[in-house]
Amino acid sequence: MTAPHRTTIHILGLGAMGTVLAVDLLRFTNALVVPLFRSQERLAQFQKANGNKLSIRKLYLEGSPLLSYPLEKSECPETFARKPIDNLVVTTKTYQTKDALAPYLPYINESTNLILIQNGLGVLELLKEEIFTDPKNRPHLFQGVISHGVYQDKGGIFNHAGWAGMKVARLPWTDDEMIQKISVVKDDAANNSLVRLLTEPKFAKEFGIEHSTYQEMLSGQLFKFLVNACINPVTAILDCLNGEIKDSCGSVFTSIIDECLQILRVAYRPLFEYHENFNGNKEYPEMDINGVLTTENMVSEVTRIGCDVNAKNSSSMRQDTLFLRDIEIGYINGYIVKLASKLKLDPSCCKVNKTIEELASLRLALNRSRNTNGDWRND
Ligand SMILES: NC(=O)C1=CN([C@@H]2O[C@H](COP(=O)(O)OP(=O)(O)OC[C@H]3O[C@@H](n4cnc5c(N)ncnc54)[C@H](OP(=O)(O)O)[C@@H]3O)[C@@H](O)[C@H]2O)C=CC1
Ligand SMILES: CC(C)(CO)C(=O)C(=O)O
Repeated sequence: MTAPHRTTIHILGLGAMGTVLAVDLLRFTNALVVPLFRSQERLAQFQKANGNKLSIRKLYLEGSPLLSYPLEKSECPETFARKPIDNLVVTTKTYQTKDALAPYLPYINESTNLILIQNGLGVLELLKEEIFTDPKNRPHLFQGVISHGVYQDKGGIFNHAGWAGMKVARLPWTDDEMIQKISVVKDDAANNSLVRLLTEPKFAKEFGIEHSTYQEMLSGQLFKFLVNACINPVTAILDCLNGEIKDSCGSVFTSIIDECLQILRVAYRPLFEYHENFNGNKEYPEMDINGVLTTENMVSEVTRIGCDVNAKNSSSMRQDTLFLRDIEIGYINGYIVKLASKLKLDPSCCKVNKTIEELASLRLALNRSRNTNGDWRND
């Protein structure tokens, strides 16, 4: 009798998102989950601090239990088995993607499934233009748009503060594959090992997986982008938890969202014109982009998801400014500024996002300066 097939899934970026995903894969599937650390030193630190266990506190469950699961294997570039990678999850910060992938590029080929689980936009362009430049040797690419909220506390524990699911879709390598038929989803659900793992019923239910066409995921990605363009920099700049600004954020969120939508409508035109071209065609899903991605609806949705569902969360950008790490602003509000320039739009059309980008960078610079020079307010 042959042993049942076991899917191996490597996780590059065992931070908040890598941990929340890995713990549920360990809880609800039989996959071999292998984190990839940046160095032997980081791997040893992890093993010393955690005894090879992966833990997360589920704040949204009764009694906030700390769930711990053993890892069978962890690797880093020095220990890596030098065999092709079947399934790779990238859960580093967006700006860390290129460096993190570099040691593993020889093991990523046209059979590898690579899923980006990151906020923001712009990494797809980076992969196309700077990393997988040879069209004949490109992995199958997927995106996970994740709305779970997780933060690491001062004791190093990851806290899963908000449960909100993850949308998954195959990413197109070229612009003419932007609108996918429903058959692409069915084919991946039946034949692609990564999609089959992520859509295993128990895991999919517990983690909140929705597998869809690219255009449906993109609509969710733009939705999530607007959540991040408001919540992340504003909570970082003000240094607050998400829920604290619930009753006073409407005006600034309106300015950010309105400006983002005007630019996204130009950059993602086929998506915003989907209704006229594809609705009613049975080979494609029905979508109501222009009913969802409006300023009014999005201000209300961003406030609901950011400040209600994730009320107790400290956004990932605020966490980065507190721990003095670089911030993802260039892939969020800064992406809007870059798009405006790429599309040769009048620079004044992105001035709100440019100012937000500058203020968030200033917050990080201030925290770094206080860490070095002391806090002048205490003098
Ligand atoms: N936290 C949240 O609530 C949410 C976050 N997101 C998004 O998910 C993505 C990941 O965020 P998050 O999990 O919070 O980030 P974290 O900073 O918690 O995790 C990033 C991880 O990547 C690791 N890493 C960085 N560089 C390398 C490298 N060269 N090789 C191996 N590992 C590396 C870091 O390890 P090291 O410690 O060694 O630097 C760290 O463990 C971001 O795009 C974020 O915006 C999306 C939804 C919610
Ligand atoms: C869901 C949200 C808005 C939670 O804070 C997030 O995506 C983040 O912190 O990056």
